[in-house]
Amino acid sequence: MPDTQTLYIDGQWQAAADGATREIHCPANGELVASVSEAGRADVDGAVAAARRAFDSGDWPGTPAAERGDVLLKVAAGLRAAKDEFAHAESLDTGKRLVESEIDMDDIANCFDYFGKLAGQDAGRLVDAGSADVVSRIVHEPVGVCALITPWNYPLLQAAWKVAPALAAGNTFILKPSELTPHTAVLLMSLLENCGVPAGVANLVLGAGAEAGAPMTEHPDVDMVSFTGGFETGRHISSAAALSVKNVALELGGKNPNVVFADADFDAAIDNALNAAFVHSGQVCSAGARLVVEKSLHDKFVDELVRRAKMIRLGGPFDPRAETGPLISAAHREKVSAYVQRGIQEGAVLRCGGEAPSGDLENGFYYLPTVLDDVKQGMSVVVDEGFGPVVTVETFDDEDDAVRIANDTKYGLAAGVWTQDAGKSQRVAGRLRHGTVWINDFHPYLPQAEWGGYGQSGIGRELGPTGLDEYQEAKHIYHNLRPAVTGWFEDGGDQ
Ligand SMILES: NC(=O)c1ccc[n+]([C@@H]2O[C@H](COP(=O)([O-])OP(=O)(O)OC[C@H]3O[C@@H](n4cnc5c(N)ncnc54)[C@H](O)[C@@H]3O)[C@@H](O)[C@H]2O)c1
Ligand SMILES: C[N+](C)(C)CC=O
Repeated sequence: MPDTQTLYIDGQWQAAADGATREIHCPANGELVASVSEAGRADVDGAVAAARRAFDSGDWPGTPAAERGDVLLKVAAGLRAAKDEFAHAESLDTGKRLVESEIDMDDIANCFDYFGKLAGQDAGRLVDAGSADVVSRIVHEPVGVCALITPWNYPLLQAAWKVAPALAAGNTFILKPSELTPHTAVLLMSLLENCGVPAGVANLVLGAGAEAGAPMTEHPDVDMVSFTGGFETGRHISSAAALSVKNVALELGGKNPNVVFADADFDAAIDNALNAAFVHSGQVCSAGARLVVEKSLHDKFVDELVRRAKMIRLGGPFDPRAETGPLISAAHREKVSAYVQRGIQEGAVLRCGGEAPSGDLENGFYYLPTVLDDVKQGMSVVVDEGFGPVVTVETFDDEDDAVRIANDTKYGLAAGVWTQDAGKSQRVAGRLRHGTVWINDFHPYLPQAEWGGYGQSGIGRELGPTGLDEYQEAKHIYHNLRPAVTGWFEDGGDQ
């Protein structure tokens, strides 16, 4: 496949209608990775038309669900077989350490397996209509043409969480990955084609949000938009999709509290607080970017956190000594830097980091792991998502105080609770207004467990049975076995 024929529309690899391309550079060193096609409205129109035709023909939606599931199982096997190629491509685009991309590929294959097995298990539901003369049942049907729009931080994983259930449920789709990280989406389309997904069912457009994303969200022939990305973009997409009353699923940002009680296992809590905040340089929606620590433990815990944060080795995706990598772009590093500076101006105490590293990493977009201590609720670094290697530190007095602080956010994506008191951990978990709560852990997610946010972290859930429901309509079929005259209206004969 030539580099620039990277749009996949109606089963054909093609260049953008106007010939536009974009260069992809590795964030770790700025080197050119490749040049790919950059779609515009005409390409989106073509992709939506193909997806519409494929859906309306009824072939894919009418394929027995278990057969669609078998295709997904083949995709999972194909991903495992080509794991090295996929992981390498993901690391070049994102700058993420190879080992992290490899873990992502395992998670992605597991996601296809999960939805492959779930497809075909649903026989609908019989409803008791209260009469022996009526058969009343609920059947689930695909929503139709889905626009799937995804971010750059976990490019293929976030796409898989949409593509796998959309296909399992019998939809057709147009995927638009982030313009910064297109490669694994191209590889996935090729794999879908090889695994027997028919032409027009899976379509790929690459390109920027305004030029390639927005036309999808406004298009009258799109039935559903599933979006993962930032809050502001989500709000914009939600209003655009509302004009034609599309189904909308939103997976947005987070500002996630990691609550550490004084009776926590100290070593495990420290290690996981580092992991929560600094893995993938904090470019994780569920990053534990708000450390909320019991007052009596603060000094010991934060001193150790800072000592360990200073030791984190930064490096490129293929540097075996690197423990975390660069930020996605120069522009994003500028944003993170301004965020930290604003926090300091508002009174946060900089304990470490707060700048780019000097020396041999200067061609990449690195930023040092940063700890901002003594922050207060209401400061911008506590309220807003930073999406960089930055953790803020707040303290609490008791259980009620911990819950109050942890819930004091417009978001509600994820939270961690560290304590050796099982009762306390369950009480606190029950009171936290967040879509995922980890007790004595941070970050794991499972394909069989729902993922999503409370509050402004989004609408709907991915993964788990609800992750399939998002891509289905529920239809009620009511069958009267003994048709009869109702008598509501008089039969006036010839009058
Ligand atoms: N909740 C989750 O599960 C989850 C997972 C990963 C990332 N995120 C969030 O994603 C954000 C980071 O990703 P990002 O910077 O790529 O987000 P972003 O909102 O800038 O972009 C996401 C996608 O939307 C597209 N887009 C931009 N403007 C658009 C428009 N007007 N219409 C249609 N599409 C448009 C982009 O091209 C990209 O494909 C963070 O806020 C992070 O928390 C959330
Ligand atoms: C959903 N997750 C944790 C895989 C990626 C968030 O950015």
